[in-house]
Amino acid sequence: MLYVKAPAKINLTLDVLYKRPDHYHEVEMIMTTVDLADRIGLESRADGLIKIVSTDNFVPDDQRNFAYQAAELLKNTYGITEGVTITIEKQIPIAAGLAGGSSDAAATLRGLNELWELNLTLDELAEHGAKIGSDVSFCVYGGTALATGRGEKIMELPAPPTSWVLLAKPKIGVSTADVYGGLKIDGLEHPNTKQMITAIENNNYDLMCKSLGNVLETVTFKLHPEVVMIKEQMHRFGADAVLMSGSGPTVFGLVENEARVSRIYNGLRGFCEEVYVVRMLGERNPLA
Ligand SMILES: C[C@](O)(CO)[C@H](O)COP(=O)(O)OP(=O)(O)OC[C@H]1O[C@@H](n2ccc(N)nc2=O)[C@H](O)[C@@H]1O
Ligand SMILES: Nc1ncnc2c1ncn2[C@@H]1O[C@H](COP(=O)(O)OP(=O)(O)OP(=O)(O)O)[C@@H](O)[C@H]1O
Repeated sequence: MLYVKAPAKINLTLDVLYKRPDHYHEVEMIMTTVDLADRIGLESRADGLIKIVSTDNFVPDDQRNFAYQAAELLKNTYGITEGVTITIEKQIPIAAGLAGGSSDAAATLRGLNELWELNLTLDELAEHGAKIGSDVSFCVYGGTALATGRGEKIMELPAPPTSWVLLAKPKIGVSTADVYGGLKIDGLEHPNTKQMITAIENNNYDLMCKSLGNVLETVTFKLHPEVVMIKEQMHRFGADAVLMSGSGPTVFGLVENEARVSRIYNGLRGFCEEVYVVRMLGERNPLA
């Protein structure tokens, strides 16, 4: 069995520029991976089938699974006759804004590249990833990047200033399509993406905190007021800066002072079941 890590991502910035004729939105966002990860196991099978086995009953076990789609894509493109059993040990909450499904697909692409000896580069795997979902290309590389286009054009950035990251996931799932669908672009307060890049390049923690921004908050906050409440609580308990990740509902807080992390964690656990303390990974994913 070949094991591959599939880390979650958070969006340090998420800006939408305009709606495109293909119904996607042109975005500009800075993403980074954190050390909350699913574990993907890949085992070759002689019958040519793709099978999904998961520890989580909410993970689809058929074509709807992004990891299945990744395996099918490589199998069809490169005429692979053998099959694969994909085991998904789920740690990343589902429909949370943390790109769990996208990262599973990306890890499957990286792992099958090894298992099926395809010798594809990360760039080639990322190109395949974009056919599965907008976040999959970024997840193939991991690390930190500026993503443009519909999210599939990736420009690598250095690791952000180190800090603790608290993730709090309210007990609701959010549909990314619904959130983009509800977005009113006129009058949006856009995050300063350039300033965030400067903060990262100069390892400036305070400027990174000041530059966080996500235009999708406007939509998700209206749909789910509990997300606003969690954001306020995280501020109140002492996080340096707080933002919703992706289309939500997960909220993350940046905390520089280690002594403060457990205080915020314990405070949040009082009214939110799913709270995680993680670090940004900084580094890009190994090929597999
Ligand atoms: C919110 C983010 O997670 C931020 O990283 C991404 O922008 C969404 O990435 P994703 O979940 O991989 O999205 P996809 O699976 O490609 O698309 C789901 C749906 O979201 C909407 N969508 C997605 C990406 C984009 N740039 N514009 C969109 O309008 C579309 O309605 C699309 O049908
Ligand atoms: N491997 C997978 N793990 C989890 N969900 C999956 C997977 N494959 C497909 N899905 C489907 O994808 C949907 C979105 O789940 P996912 O956890 O990827 O959302 P997300 O973290 O909000 O993604 P993003 O941040 O990329 O928008 C779920 O409703 C689920 O049915």
